[in-house]
Amino acid sequence: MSDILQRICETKREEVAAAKKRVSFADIRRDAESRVLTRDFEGALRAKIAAGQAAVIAEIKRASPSKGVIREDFVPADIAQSYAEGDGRTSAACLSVLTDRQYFQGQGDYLKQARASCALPVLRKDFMVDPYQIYESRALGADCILLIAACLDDGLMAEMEAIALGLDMAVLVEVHDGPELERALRLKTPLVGINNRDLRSFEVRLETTLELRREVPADRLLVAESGIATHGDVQRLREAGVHAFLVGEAFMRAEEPGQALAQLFGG
Ligand SMILES: O=P(O)(O)OC[C@@H](O)[C@@H](O)c1c[nH]c2ccccc12
Repeated sequence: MSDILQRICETKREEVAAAKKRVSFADIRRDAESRVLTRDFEGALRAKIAAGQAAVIAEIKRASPSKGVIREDFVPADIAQSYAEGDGRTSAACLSVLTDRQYFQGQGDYLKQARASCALPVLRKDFMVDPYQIYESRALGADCILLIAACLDDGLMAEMEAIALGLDMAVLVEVHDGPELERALRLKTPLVGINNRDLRSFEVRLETTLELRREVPADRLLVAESGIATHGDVQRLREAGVHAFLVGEAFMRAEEPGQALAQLFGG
């Protein structure tokens, strides 16, 4: 595991230990299990693809460890609405909301605010290291969770997936290389994200997706993640048969994030 990822996961384990003292495991589980319907995350992606459009998971993030603050004017509800509307023709399929405080200046409330202001399914973007967080995600209203293969061993990854699926949430499993992909393909979830960003160097290479995609079976839904910013990037990926994208920074730097989405993926 890379140094930064190791540091993030250690911080996360401390945070979870503290959270468990505020709200017990039994209580968070009861809260999660009392929630009503989730929104269909996978279905929203597939519907866009079936219509011949790009399936865009549009991210809401204020800051990142490599870039610092990305967006000053940060109102999650407004950004969510902007993504949901696009330019009227081209809009997001789903949202991704950063909830990590320490490294991304996120919080759980941002997810609640974003989800309440539109009808899109929402991914909770955070570092999952403990089953407690899966229940917590459902209690926050998440429709999908992220499992980063590099943070988890096989046993814990499968256990957390089972809890998420049991709570009617979708699971996006994230990989960055061949061995991680092989492990991810042993899970049940069809949603496989390939992160173009190397968490050791923060270097972004679209080739990561272009190379690894050949090893993703046709029954999985591949999501290209990170560093997608230009028409050329989108074109290269679409020509290679990639139809789902997770984009953050390129939209966060635009005054109107939804317009930036429509410009990057529309037409
Ligand atoms: O802002 P970008 O380069 O468009 O990337 C978005 C998303 O892929 C990135 O935020 C991300 C991918 N995997 C993560 C895991 C944790 C936190 C953040 C991420």
